[in-house]
Amino acid sequence: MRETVIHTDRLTKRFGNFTAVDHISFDVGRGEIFGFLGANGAGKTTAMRMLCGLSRPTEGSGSVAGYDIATQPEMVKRNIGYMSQRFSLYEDLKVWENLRLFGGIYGLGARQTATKTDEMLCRLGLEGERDTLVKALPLGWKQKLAFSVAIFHKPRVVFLDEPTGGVDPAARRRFWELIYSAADSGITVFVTTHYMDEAEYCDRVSIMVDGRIEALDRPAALKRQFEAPTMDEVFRRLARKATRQSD
Ligand SMILES: Nc1ncnc2c1ncn2[C@@H]1O[C@H](COP(=O)(O)OP(=O)(O)OP(=O)(O)O)[C@@H](O)[C@H]1O
Repeated sequence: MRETVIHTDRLTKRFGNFTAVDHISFDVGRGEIFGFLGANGAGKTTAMRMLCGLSRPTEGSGSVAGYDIATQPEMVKRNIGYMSQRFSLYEDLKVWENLRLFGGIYGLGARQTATKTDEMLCRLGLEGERDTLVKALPLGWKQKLAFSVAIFHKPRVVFLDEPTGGVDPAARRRFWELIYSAADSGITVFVTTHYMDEAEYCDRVSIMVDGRIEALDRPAALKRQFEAPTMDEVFRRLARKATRQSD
């Protein structure tokens, strides 16, 4: 049995008398790739914010990397990486300036940041783009760079909020090579996505409907359980039950 890195027990968030996340319980192991799916408004972002130590649970409990999300949020933040469409790289800085900035934020020294920058650009095939402004890079390259920055400090867990929005399946596939290699190195990957090809790539997938987890298993097991040929069909059958409107 692998070490548990994310644990939740009836984790709940209410805004007034509206329950955005409703008693969710699950465990994620070290090096596991865990897909966190749900229709718009299902409660994924709210749950992820609690797991990142950014929002206090109303009820229930959770731990990430061994730290309590309600009482030790600063320790949680120190042991995770985070990437989303909205927050990733500074567009008006050059590639190397972004890496220097994030190295500093993560507490790496100047020399270590310089060495890791060289290694990373080489691994991504971006050596020639060191002095390029991030805004001039193609979206797929930006996403790969943002992911590499999110794991720059070797966190125990990386949270990815729709990391590949707007790119084609081939670019998504290339992005996922980086996810696999991070997971192989022992980093736990917690990823939300609306792309069902990505759901197929996860070790396990949970599907949220109206704040609750309605299904959680390996993609192959979910397809058997719902007698559906694809994850797309599994998702549609569950999402059909949703009563909540998206924003
Ligand atoms: N601060 C808040 N105050 C009140 N309601 C909120 C707040 N944050 C989120 N909600 C509501 O909680 C529900 C869940 O929202 P959340 O953003 O977690 O969903 P999601 O699954 O991440 O959706 P999406 O895929 O669209 O990002 C929505 O109905 C949303 O309007």
